[in-house]
Amino acid sequence: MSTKVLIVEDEFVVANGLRLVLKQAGHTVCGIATSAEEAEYAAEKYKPDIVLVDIRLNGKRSGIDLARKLKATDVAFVYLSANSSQKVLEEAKETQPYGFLVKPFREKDVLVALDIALYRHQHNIETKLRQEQFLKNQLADISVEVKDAVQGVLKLTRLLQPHIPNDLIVSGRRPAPGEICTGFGYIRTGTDEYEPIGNDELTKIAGLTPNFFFENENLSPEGDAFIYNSDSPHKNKQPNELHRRLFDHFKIESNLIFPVALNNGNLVNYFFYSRRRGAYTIEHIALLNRLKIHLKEITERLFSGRTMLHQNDQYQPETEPVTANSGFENIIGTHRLLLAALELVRQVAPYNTSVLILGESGTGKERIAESIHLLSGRNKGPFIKVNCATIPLSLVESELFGHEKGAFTGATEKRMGKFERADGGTIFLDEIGELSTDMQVKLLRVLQEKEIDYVGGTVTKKVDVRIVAATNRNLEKEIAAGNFRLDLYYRLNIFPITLPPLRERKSDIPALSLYFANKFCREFNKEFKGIAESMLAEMFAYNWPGNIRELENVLERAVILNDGKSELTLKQNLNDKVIEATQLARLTTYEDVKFAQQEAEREYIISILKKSEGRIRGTNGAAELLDIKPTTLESKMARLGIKRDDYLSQTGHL
Ligand SMILES: Nc1ncnc2c1ncn2[C@@H]1O[C@H](COP(=O)(O)OP(=O)(O)OP(=O)(O)O)[C@@H](O)[C@H]1O
Repeated sequence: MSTKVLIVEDEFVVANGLRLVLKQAGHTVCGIATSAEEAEYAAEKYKPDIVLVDIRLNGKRSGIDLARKLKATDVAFVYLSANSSQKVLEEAKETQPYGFLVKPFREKDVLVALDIALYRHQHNIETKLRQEQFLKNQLADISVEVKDAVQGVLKLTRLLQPHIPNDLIVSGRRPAPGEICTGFGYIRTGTDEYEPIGNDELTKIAGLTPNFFFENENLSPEGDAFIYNSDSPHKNKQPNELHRRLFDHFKIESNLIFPVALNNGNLVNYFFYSRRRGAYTIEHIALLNRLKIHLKEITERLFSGRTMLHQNDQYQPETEPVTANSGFENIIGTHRLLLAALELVRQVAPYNTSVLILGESGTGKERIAESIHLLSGRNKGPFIKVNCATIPLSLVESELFGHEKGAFTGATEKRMGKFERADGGTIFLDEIGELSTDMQVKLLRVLQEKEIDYVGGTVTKKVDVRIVAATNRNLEKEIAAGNFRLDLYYRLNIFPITLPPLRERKSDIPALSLYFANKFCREFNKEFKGIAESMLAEMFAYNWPGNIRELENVLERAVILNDGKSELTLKQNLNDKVIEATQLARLTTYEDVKFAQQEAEREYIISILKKSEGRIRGTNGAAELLDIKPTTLESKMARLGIKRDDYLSQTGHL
């Protein structure tokens, strides 16, 4: 399909090179702009399908400024960059581009990036439409079922959170002259946890006198929706006194105000506050405008007539706890990058859409996959995990799809594959980047046809399985290198969720450390006396290449080597984690021995896997040699972090 491309690049040679590559591939270059201003004009005039934007541009405005504009009008863009600094790249990433092309470009990379960007953009639009419809249906449900404003605003808050992220939401009816202003809302205290905050608390927090609301009629602005960002103060509209104080108290950086006019002439304002700079954009206002009919219906019910909140209304705890069963119970952390990923999980979970979880090793991809399953309508069905890196290549097909008796040597009986086991539930394909290209073709067929073929069989079986895949590889690079199929990538990458590495969410280190410390103290039956400041400080300074799994291991060691009478301290140098022989010699308690055993067990299993040439199942497979069930061996391997690479390099021919 020919695509209309706008190139925004001030170096003529680069721009012309791109133009030739694109033309040869059958695309139409609708213009070459050399500044942000020219690009805006050309985008408006030619309506390109995609814009290739150089990050550094001639003129006052950079490519990133232009990208923000393109994003607000839903135009797909890919960055072109040379040697940009980390800071610039971080800033560029915030605009959520559909791709990055680093100069000098290879022709193949340009075309693959373009293809992927267009596909993602199209899917984004479809997903957004579906989500919006879903949201409208849920809002309609609230307006029918909700009985009082306190409960109603909580439901509304939860529903809107994925779409208009906020740390504090306040709703308030604009008072008539001389009337009191009633405001109340919810402050977010966890992933899906909120605490109510009423008029009294709001005044107390803001350090205001109770009469403040009487004396200041103009607390709730009248008129249009309005965005305030701390880094781009609006010249005409400054936040009023109450807002300024709330900003200070809650460390708020952005605020969005959305008014809803009621039939009786009253005006109710919804105030969204975020601790993130520039959290709100005109896209949020556009969404609220599209939802306005539904919001008005709910607001009519909540803020007029009998359900209206009065000055003396007290917050009555809900009969259902405020912390709902969120599906994220075992996910620790409140960093905004993690919360953003969890919001995506919540959005996609109800659909059958395939999800691709991206992130470095140990960032929690498996946990996220479990949450998707738990939050979906399939949660009564099975959740089957497959680690594509630990299954010997020769057995991948039968592991996934099953085999008939006698299909190959060692197939002594018919065996069901993981896909069939996952029927009615979810299959989690971890390390999908490790699948051979042959297997990728077979997986594609399951995705497209929803049916499987047993190895050695003739009958095709229908399966109803949702696929969640994960990888720590850069699949786009793998595609360009010919290792991963573009069509499979398209199918899997319908809804990508990227998990941040621990070094980018260090504020979660204390909470995670406490969680693991408590867990291991319980497990080893030791008393928990806290974590030493020095240990926390070192953990903050460290880069965490192994992410949360590595943090978990560090805490396990600290607990094992702790006497149960003092604070946990680091028992290793984080930059050199190999335990010295002298340290091992000091392991004298039962737990110390257990720890040493674990290390030994890992080594032993790896040696057996080498002996079985990587085979887990069947005659002379590692499970048989160890005299344990293959599934037990697989879970041991996962627990001990044994990957195919650990025994592959030695056996050579696997
Ligand atoms: N947010 C979290 N809160 C608590 N524990 C977590 C969190 N994220 C991950 N963990 C724990 O960290 C360890 C690693 O997580 P997980 O196995 O899900 O990572 P992964 O990204 O799938 O790793 P790999 O790429 O190596 O398969 C697990 O023990 C998991 O329970």
